[in-house]
Amino acid sequence: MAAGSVKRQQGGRTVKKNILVIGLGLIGGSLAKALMRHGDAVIFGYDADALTVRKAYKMGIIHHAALSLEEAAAEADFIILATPVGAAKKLLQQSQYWKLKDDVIISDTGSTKMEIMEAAANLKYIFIGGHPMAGSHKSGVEAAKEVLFENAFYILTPGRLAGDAHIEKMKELLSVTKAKIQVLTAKEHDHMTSIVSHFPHLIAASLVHQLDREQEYPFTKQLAAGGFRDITRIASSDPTMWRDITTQNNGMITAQLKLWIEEMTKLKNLLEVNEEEPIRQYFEKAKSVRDQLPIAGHGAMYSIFDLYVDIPDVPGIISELTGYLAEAQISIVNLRILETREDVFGILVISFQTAEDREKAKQCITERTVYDVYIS
Ligand SMILES: NC(=O)C1=CN([C@@H]2O[C@H](COP(=O)(O)OP(=O)(O)OC[C@H]3O[C@@H](n4cnc5c(N)ncnc54)[C@H](O)[C@@H]3O)[C@@H](O)[C@H]2O)C=CC1
Ligand SMILES: O=C(O)C(=O)Cc1ccc(O)cc1
Repeated sequence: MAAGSVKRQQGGRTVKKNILVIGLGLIGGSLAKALMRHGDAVIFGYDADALTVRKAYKMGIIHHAALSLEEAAAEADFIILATPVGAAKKLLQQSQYWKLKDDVIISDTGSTKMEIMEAAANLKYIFIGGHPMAGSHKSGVEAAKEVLFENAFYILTPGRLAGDAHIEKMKELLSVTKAKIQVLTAKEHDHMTSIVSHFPHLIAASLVHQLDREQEYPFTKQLAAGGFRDITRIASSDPTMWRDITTQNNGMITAQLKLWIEEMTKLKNLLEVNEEEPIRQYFEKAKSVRDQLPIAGHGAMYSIFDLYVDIPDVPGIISELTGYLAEAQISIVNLRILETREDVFGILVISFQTAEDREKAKQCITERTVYDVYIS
């Protein structure tokens, strides 16, 4: 499985592009898997963790395991850094000393863009920052999914040397992900993601800390169901990844924290006065803004398509349903049970990457079971 030589164009034959993915976790692995669909790409994978590279090769996510980073980089037409953003910055600094093809395009998948673009600013190569706006709280190559980026936004932040033709090349490469490509400046990106992704992560983590502080009734944790679990799911994400995001986009996130403190002060005043109508209006406004957000698949940042199934509380029910879906070759992104009282039916929420998969699953479950199936 050593890095092999790659076919190049000879007398009008198809050019195979060498793509080097550095960091083969959830995002790098998913990207490599999707890029495998690209008929003209040969995927090389590298990871600081040798076991991860071996797994990626065995899983068929990459064509070749790059044993030497610099050698694989020297042969690459595209290099994609999919490591945590702290490591990506260091790799960009190191890459100044690598001998690369003159027309190589370097990109990344990091959740932050301003510091990454700064680290790439002095490179003599084309750099186009990237951020696929889809993922999960899981990490590692085992969680990689070919369809992870379908219908999600994929932000590109072109560097100083990147012209329209380079951006088009990058878009062409990424077209296999079926993501919606959007070009932004790094500042626009970091501002927007601080609001809809980075700061919400801190809120989720802080809610979990608040629960952990509860001493009086230890049973409280057992009651942490439905809403609490939904709102704090992302607190289960990789701490190193979020450390790096928080330190790199620190200014924007701190600005959001200040606004949050203002919002909480407003809320505190509202609660101290404790009048019914202003409190109702506070929830009314939030509901109206939330209900008008673009729906998944039509402009939302993360496209997850949920299907609800009313199931009885009997052993084996979940494996029965997932078995039907597996037989029909429908991929599931996530499964959870909306916790209800033990004596009533539960609601199984099955998440899919695409609306088509959800529709197929709805038909499959309706045909094969007597359970009620509905969307939202
Ligand atoms: N997890 C998510 O939902 C999303 C993450 N991102 C961004 O994508 C990047 C990767 O995230 P994940 O795939 O979730 O992380 P991950 O933890 O699943 O994978 C990261 C991989 O990078 C490897 N790595 C770390 N340092 C390295 C180095 N110096 N050289 C080579 N390999 C190295 C690790 O061994 C690991 O296999 C991060 O920058 C993150 O901010 C972007 C969108 C969504
Ligand atoms: O799991 C979720 O809902 C996420 O928010 C995943 C995620 C994490 C980091 C990103 O930069 C983009 C998406």
